[in-house]
Amino acid sequence: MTVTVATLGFPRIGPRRELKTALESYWAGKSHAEALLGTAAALRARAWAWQRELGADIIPSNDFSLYDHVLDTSVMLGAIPAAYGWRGGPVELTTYFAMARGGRPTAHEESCDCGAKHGTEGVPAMEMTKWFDTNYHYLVPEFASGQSFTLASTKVLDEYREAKALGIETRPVLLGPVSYLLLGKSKDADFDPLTLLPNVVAVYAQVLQALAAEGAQWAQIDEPCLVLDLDDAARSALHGAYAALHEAAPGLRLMLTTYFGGLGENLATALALPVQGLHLDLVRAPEQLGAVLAKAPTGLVLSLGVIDGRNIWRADLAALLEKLEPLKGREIVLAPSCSLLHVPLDLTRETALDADVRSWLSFAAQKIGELAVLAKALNEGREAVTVELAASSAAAEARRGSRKITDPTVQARLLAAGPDLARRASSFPIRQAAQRRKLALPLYPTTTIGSFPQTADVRQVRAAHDKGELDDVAYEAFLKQETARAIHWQEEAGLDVLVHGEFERNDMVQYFGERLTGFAFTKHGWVQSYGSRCVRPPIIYGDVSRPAPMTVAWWAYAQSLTAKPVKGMVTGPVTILNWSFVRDDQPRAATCRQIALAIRDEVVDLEEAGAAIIQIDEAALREGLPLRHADWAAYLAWAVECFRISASGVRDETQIHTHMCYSEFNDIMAAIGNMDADVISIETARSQMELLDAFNAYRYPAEIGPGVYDIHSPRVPDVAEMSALLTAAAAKLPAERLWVNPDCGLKTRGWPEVKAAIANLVLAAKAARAA
Ligand SMILES: CN1c2c(nc(N)[nH]c2=O)NC[C@@H]1CNc1ccc(C(=O)N[C@@H](CCC(=O)N[C@@H](CCC(=O)N[C@@H](CCC(=O)O)C(=O)O)C(=O)O)C(=O)O)cc1
Ligand SMILES: N[C@@H](CCS)C(=O)O
Ligand SMILES: [Zn+2]
Repeated sequence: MTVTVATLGFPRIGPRRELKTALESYWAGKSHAEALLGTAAALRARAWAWQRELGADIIPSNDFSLYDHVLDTSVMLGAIPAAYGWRGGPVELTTYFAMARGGRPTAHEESCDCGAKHGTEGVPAMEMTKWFDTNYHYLVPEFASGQSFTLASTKVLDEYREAKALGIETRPVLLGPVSYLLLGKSKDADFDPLTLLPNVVAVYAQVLQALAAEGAQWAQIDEPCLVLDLDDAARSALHGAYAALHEAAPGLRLMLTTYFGGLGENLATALALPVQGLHLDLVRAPEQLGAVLAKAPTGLVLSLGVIDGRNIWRADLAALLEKLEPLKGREIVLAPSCSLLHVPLDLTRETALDADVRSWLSFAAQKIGELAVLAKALNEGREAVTVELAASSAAAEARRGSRKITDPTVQARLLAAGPDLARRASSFPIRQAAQRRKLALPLYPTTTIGSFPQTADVRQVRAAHDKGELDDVAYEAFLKQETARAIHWQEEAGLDVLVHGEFERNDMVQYFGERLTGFAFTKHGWVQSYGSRCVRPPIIYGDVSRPAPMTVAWWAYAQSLTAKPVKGMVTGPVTILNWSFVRDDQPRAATCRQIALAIRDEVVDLEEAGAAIIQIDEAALREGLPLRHADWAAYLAWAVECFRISASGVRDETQIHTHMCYSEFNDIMAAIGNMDADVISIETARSQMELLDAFNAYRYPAEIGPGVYDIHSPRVPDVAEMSALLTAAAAKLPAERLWVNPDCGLKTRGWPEVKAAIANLVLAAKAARAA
């Protein structure tokens, strides 16, 4: 039986972030929809052809999206909230982007005086949240009881036909109906989204029938919910949904795709579904293969996710073959563990990387190549790929033995570290008294979260510096000018605790990684975070240490310009870890402890330089939670310990802030309390301070800055709105423990909005003090 190679999804943004450029140009009214759609079609064509050239036999379609594939699924199902004014028929691009980004006037509308009421202007975007435990964000489907669904987009079919017209037979990808519903939310309390399943499945049935009629042999149907803790209702929903889909399109074979973990106790459910193929993530859960082989019905095609779709390490192909060769004779497909959306596109462009490190890596394109080698070895024997296998083994061997990955000093320091390293000298009440004496801040102190707008100007100057077109002196002078402006403006605005603005940072993780040993960086290794926004996650390949202070000079410069306290600003160890590609040759906790020590050194240096307040951002601590509850305690134990290591080197009177911008804290309140920060700023503006109930219920002792300005929207909240939020907060917590701040950093906003919103925020704080 021939072993084939499949991909489950390919990066969408393009080798030169062509999609980002096209989207942002269209949004700015600088180009028409045709140009955007043309770029999108060219990117799809390139991706299909490229995957084929690289050796993929089964190539996905409908994995592309102009913004987000969960949003595309909502659009396919006509699940478009009433606010967006859709009245049936094809969904316009303006409606689609209004759902994604909030309603804005189009270029035409901005300049027109026709007096017509413009559809979505001013309507907020749909909620966005993290896609499982990745740094990709999806738009949360919004449901109401009794909601109806209708086939509102032919995208799946269109893209299947588009590929076919280019001579490429694809396997269309759909997010499965049960995962789709479980990823959504309803404003109605106690609403169960699975009650909508029959209506949703009816639309899926239409889509599958249409694909079958068009000639599709297979469809890939993603049910990542199968790797979560599911209750009986969800399992029974899966049975019902797939029975109905099989009945509707019996001729179309379904590859049920699971990823980001193992099936665990959901295995029996998955194996009982009337599907013809099952994809397993054998990188995160290699142990499940034995059970699946033992229990899978004959004839079920197994798709084995053996190449890591979530990380960038080159595989040891000979070692993988040891495991795969015994499966010869069974119908198997080899695939990455999940969609390649989460890794950069192509390593060959990274010519500036250290040659050794580069030889240990594999990006999306190289991963398909690795799968092709494995398939060839299984189909034709190892001798057919001797050279490739030897190169893979040599790289694995070189990485294991490399002196670049070990630093005995770091390892010795960690071994010597006792429990005191993760403990502040005194308890919170003693620290709080010392900090109050030192800082003498007013009631309801005002501050911001750290970054100010990363304007096109700032990015272009940095790009010029990176390319060598601007020397260090000129670049530093520019950054100083921006910082000074920000400090003077904050003083005028009347903020109590200032920030330097983070103008020198390309990204809150990348900036630190670039200054730590054991990290490598790509030039083009962009990974989509949401919509047109991308990040270049650092690669942690070796032991981590901090050769020199990373932020002290910028803090000191900012503080030299004002008598008000300027917060020292660092990214926390868990966030650096969770937003990087992490070495896979030691436990993540061990790598995180090394980063924690490096950040601790920075925090101590900031204190020594005179910083009275230091913020350690842990935006990604919550999202790093394992997908299964059973694994939470172990993760939280080391994650909290690492934060505490980074924060505990300072004196009582030095105030440690932390910031977390995702609001689902209810189930990890104990861990948040154990972080033992003096002040925490959190996202709450959109949930009307509901979150504070969880802090109260847990008896959280320290100070809290519940965000009163939702920075994810360009809208400027007025004083009354922020005052109402503060009043709501003060009804839940004593005023002496409240801070007044936005939800998150202001890097994605423009200066006019920021200035107007912060002026209102200061007025709201003053009104609260007076009250
Ligand atoms: C808080 N968030 C973050 C996450 N992950 C991170 N690693 N960092 C985060 O801040 N995850 C959760 C959220 C996600 N939110 C965002 C928000 C905004 C962005 C974003 O704006 N990304 C930028 C790229 C940022 C960056 O690396 N900038 C560099 C390079 C800038 C650049 O593109 N330069 C151009 C040339 C300059 C020009 O002409 O404009 C080039 O290199 O070609 C920098 O500023 O130096 C984006 O553009 O997408 C991401 C996640
Ligand atoms: N200090 C960072 C935190 C973002 S989560 C910022 O302000 O952008
Ligand atoms: Zn934030």
